[in-house]
Amino acid sequence: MWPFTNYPAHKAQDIGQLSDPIFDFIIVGGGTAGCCLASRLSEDPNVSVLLIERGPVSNDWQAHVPVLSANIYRPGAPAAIFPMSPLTHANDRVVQAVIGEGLGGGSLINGQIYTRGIADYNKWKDMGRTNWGYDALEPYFVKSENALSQPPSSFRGKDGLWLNQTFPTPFFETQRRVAEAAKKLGIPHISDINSPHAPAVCLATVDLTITPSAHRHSTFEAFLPLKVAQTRKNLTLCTDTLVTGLKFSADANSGAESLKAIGVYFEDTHLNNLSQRFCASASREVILCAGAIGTPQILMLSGVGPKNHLLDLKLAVVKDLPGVGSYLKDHIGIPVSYEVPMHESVNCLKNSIPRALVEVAKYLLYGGGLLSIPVVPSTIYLRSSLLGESMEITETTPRDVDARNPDNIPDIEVMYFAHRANEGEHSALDRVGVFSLLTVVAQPKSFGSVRLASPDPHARAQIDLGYFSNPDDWVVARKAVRFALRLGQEVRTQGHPFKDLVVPESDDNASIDEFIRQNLRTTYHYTSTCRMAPEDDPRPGVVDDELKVHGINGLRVSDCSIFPDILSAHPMAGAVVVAEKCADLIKKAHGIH
Ligand SMILES: Cc1cc2nc3c(=O)[nH]c(=O)nc-3n(C[C@H](O)[C@H](O)[C@H](O)COP(=O)(O)OP(=O)(O)OC[C@H]3O[C@@H](n4cnc5c(N)ncnc54)[C@H](O)[C@@H]3O)c2cc1C
Repeated sequence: MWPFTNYPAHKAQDIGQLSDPIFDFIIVGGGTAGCCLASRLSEDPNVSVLLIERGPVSNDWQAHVPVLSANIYRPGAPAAIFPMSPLTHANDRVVQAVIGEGLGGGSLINGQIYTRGIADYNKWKDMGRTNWGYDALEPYFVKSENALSQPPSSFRGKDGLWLNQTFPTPFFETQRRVAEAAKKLGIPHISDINSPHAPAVCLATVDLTITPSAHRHSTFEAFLPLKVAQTRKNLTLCTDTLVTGLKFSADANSGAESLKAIGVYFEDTHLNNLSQRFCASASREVILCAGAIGTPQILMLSGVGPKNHLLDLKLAVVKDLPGVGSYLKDHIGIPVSYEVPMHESVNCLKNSIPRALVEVAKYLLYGGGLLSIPVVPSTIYLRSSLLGESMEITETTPRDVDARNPDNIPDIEVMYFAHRANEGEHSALDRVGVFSLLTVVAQPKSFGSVRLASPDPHARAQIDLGYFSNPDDWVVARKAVRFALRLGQEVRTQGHPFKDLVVPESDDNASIDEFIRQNLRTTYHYTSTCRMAPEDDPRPGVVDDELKVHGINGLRVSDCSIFPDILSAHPMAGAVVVAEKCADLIKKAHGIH
């Protein structure tokens, strides 16, 4: 499909001006999960599917080059970047939300890390979510992927549409040194981080959604390639189109029993003109795949959400669902950075024109070199309770590291990569060689919320990440930072140049806490804002175990918002598995093949 092809996507007016725009299914949000779901539902030519996406078809040459497409600040990047609420437990700092907007959603701009999480789903099962344990989901992981680097096995797919591969040979000597240091601290190296048989504490070069020719493989390219878009007459794709609300068959006074979603209202994303607001009908179901920020926003705009919040905004309450937008989770990221020689850092691309030209040539000639490298090639997972005083892993038994056991879910991740890891478009750190260890609180107890800033559907939602609203997270965060510092110390002990750049002033708790407050950042892993849980759960749920919205017929949610709790893993693979499973649930319910 690349480059310069005419991808057949319609605009809002094309659909809105049809005499009777009616489809069997309407999918709202063509992101990571939405592209997969649209592809699966439209496999049956007798089923008509409309997919509406707020962003564009983003298909320029940079969108395909791993290191460039992950630059969310490049001109034309399909990304929305906007400020979130001040973090009350972190000096009222304002950090920016980043969301992928375009066909492919987050998978267009993300770090391409494909991690499943194993015990996380067993935790969901223990929470009472029937058929959502790892064993029930494994077939969907296998179905969706083609794991190019992994040997054939019952748990890795070889025939799926979505490609991933791993890059086991380090691009930089520093990577190799950090891996050595981790081994010294008791972290075993493994070859497949997505194996259910791998230990829960480990270091691995991660699988990345990259093709053999070193192109990003977003879910847009995997599930809705040009051929599918051109040949499936039953699939209508509509981009640059904002869904502004849901249409129900009964109004707020008709009683919840008869409430059914029967369509969506939409308009051109770039207009805000009521006379250009259209409606399309769904004869079977509407499925929300607008992500952990977009999905609760659409529900609340439609009168489905916490009653008092809706009334404050003078919105008619269609269904009081207090869980909508209420339990936002995100991994808390805390970067630690070191100065390394320039040639050991991706920053050499920005600081040396000859080197940049050489790397462009390598990429064009054989798909290699720095442009082909993943943002994060390797990662470490561990559990804070296994760290001793000296920040080394204490002796473990096989039971302690059984990856299937929910008691063993890692609560710390340390990603390492050859550039800075703190936020922002420009930084003095870009002018020197930088290597970073991005420490992550992988099982935060803190949660925040997504609320409407205004009843205007074009306005960005108000996002409160709620970091450290649960003080237990400080204990894990401190250990994560101390572990990273110990790694750094170990690398220096090996005689490798590794100069402190972004590190705490000293090792006491007060210094580390202040360092965390000043440097913490989002990892963009927003989940759990429309949790799959009963309506009367202590943390009230929004959808049932078949992803149907409580109390509303004909409406499901299928994206990261339904996660009952955040995974310790990166969420993109989980989003696709939710979509794969949702497609099966829908096909079964409607007798579709
Ligand atoms: C910079 C960045 C790096 C990341 N790195 C990784 C990584 O390496 N590995 C990983 O696993 N995860 C990563 N993530 C997270 C991951 O990409 C997301 O968790 C995942 O893509 C979310 O999938 P989703 O389907 O739930 O939502 P999305 O992919 O966000 O899709 C939602 C879609 O809905 C559309 N939408 C929203 N509102 C509306 C509306 N009103 N009308 C119409 N359309 C609408 C949006 O435009 C979007 O395309 C990263 C995210 C970012 C932003």
